Amino acid sequence: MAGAPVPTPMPGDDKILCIDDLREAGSKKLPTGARDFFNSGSTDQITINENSTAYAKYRVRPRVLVDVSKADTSTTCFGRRTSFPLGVSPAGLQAMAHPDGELATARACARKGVNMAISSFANYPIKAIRNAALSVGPIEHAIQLYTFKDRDLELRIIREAEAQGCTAIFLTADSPVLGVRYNEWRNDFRTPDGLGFPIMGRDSEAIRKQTHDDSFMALNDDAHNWIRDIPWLRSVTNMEIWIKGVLTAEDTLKAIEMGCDGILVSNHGGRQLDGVPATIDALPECAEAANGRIRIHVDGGVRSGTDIFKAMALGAEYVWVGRPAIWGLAYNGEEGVDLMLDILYNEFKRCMQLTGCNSVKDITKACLGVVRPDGPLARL
Ligand SMILES: Cc1cc2nc3c(=O)[nH]c(=O)nc-3n(C[C@H](O)[C@H](O)[C@H](O)COP(=O)(O)O)c2cc1C
Ligand SMILES: O=C(O)C(=O)c1ccccc1
Repeated sequence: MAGAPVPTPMPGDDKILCIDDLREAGSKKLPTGARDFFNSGSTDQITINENSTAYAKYRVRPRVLVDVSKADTSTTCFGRRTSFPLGVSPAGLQAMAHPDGELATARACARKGVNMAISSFANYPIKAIRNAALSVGPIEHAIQLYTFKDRDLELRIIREAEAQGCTAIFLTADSPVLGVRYNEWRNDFRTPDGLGFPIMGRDSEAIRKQTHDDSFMALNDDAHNWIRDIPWLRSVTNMEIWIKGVLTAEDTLKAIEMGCDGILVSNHGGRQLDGVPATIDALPECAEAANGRIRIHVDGGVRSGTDIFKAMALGAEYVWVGRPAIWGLAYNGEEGVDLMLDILYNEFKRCMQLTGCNSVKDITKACLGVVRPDGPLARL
């Protein structure tokens, strides 16, 4: 991404200057069932809310009078240089936000030079998503997998992802069953007519007809485990293997022991078990346990460039966002996702410059402090 694009207001609409504006404008365009499905967390909404608010306890410690005229926001993810340390997390059903769904997200990510993960429950095939992105620019894709009962289905998805040039697997490990989602029950949420799940192949139509909960339970295997699943994945593919949904030092060590390539510290955007910690609060213990032996990414509640900066200072190499892309799609399709990425890029770059960081390597623990009641800022 050249220069720092200042987000421009879209014609005929309110000014969209930050992710909160985008959330509001995008959400307004959605019917209740879709809006609640996208925006809600599970049970009491504690974790989803804390994912964002937990960032506020950290303060940035800026270094002044540093020449930041050539600050470089770029970094590497899955072996490719990206414009800044941000990717779009796997989220299913993007065509419910905008008819172009994952195709629009893919084009926007490629245009803005960031990576993307494809949900197993995408509404477009892997090939179409890859091609849409590659028609715009270079990009790396991760394919997200659940632990399906049907190993042949899992393998078919893996083979297709390989054939289309995906680089990594995100194995979603936080979902042996679905979280308790009152919104879906209250609204009797169903996949809208006309939307399919082509990556899921012959299961697509059955999924569409059932509730989210029923189809998830029918497909997913709650007996999955480290010992059986990771060696199996390793034996069938050369793609990188990342565990999505790690929140503890113990599981970080397990991922290292099993030879995984990385972990994505995630609580599924607060949609699985409510009451688990905010990801920014789980990240330090994972980073400490890893001690540089495994790569660490994070998602959940990231809503500003300064949030990305804080996550990196606390030990993440790369940061992912889920709902901000959905809100961009709902607001204005591909252009809405472009706008979301522009906002976060611009804020992140300015945060680096205003703290005296010239490269992402300069973003360290020393850049943050934490506010304690009635005390001075505490160093980390
Ligand atoms: C509507 C929606 C659908 C999602 N679908 C999936 C999915 O299919 N697979 C998965 O691993 N995570 C899924 N997630 C979780 C995201 O990958 C990601 O962890 C989460 O959205 C990050 O939090 P954020 O939305 O606050 O950025 C979904 C999240 C949302 C909001
Ligand atoms: O709702 C989710 O969080 C999720 O993971 C999902 C799974 C299947 C289809 C759509 C979303």
